[in-house]
Amino acid sequence: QQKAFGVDGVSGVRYGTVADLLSFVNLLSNMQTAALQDVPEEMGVLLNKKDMAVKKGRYRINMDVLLFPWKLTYKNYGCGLVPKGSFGKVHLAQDTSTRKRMACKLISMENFKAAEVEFQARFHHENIAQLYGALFWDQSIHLFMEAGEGGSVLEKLDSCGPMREFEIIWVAKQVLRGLEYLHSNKVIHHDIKPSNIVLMSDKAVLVDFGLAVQMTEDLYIPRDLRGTEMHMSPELVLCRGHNTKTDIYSLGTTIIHMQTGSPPWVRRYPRTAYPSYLYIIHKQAPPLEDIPEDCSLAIRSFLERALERNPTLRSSASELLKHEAINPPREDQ
Ligand SMILES: Nc1nnc(-c2c[nH]c3ncc(-c4c[nH]c5ccccc45)cc23)o1
Repeated sequence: QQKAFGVDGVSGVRYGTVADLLSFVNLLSNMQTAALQDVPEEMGVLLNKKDMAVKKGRYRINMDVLLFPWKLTYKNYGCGLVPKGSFGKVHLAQDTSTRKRMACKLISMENFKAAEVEFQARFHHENIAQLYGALFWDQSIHLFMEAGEGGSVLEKLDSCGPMREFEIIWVAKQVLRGLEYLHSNKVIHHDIKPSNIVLMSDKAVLVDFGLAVQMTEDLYIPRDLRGTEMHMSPELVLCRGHNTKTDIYSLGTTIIHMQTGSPPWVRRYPRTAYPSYLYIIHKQAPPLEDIPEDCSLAIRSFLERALERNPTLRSSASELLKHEAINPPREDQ
């Protein structure tokens, strides 16, 4: 194997460009599992020279970089938390030379899709978790990324309950900026929800591009149902083709989740009685009834625009960034 990898110039870990990283992950995803058995040492391409110290072509897991469960300040998980993404566990990682703290997502080869890396490698925005590098070791892909050490919005909701309106506005604004950027590149994230929004001291970023697609036409005809049921739009559930507006609907349901601590529908249709919500989402009007009474008129109007049933009439990320709810007049003005 070593020779085979050496022939393809993939042996060891090296710094490279986005193009090098993409060819590495494509080579990897095309390799037979057999060829990836007892690989003698880590292989990979790192983009982040500044924070990741490769030594003599090595970047050894638990030597040059340590992996830990996350320790959250506001929640004592006891042995630490290892949250699950759509296709992998996410650890805190720390480079032993530079001390840089990162997120490291471990994805098994059968769950690995080169497309997930492609989106995070090719698209750069402050509200999208930056990809620092990809490495193959011990039968898993290790994706090193920008770390949201404040945890995800879901952990915050589970620990601290419903969020206050100014916090919700702050998160919604960051998510809208990330979506405006993705949608301007015709990329649909497909899984906007509280667990895929992670918090840092000064911003919130979108994570988990495992379900993302880039549209080649104005309509994306799905082969499968992508996303998380509670946050799916009616047009996505119908499976007759959808576009980037589906992410806007999911932001709407995510805001209801942040306001109440629960996703829409579940309080009126308990999970015990409803194994699936697809029919409800298809048949019922958008879940405006799940908006709490004490919701401000501005946020309510924002949600009516984001949850509009007809995707053509539904507001875009750019339009919602101009909405008064996201730009509240400062009290002292
Ligand atoms: N599915 C997925 N794909 N990429 C990521 C990801 C990139 N950077 C990150 N930073 C933090 C967290 C995170 C999630 N829950 C947490 C709870 C406590 C602490 C941190 C977290 C996740 C990520 O997640």
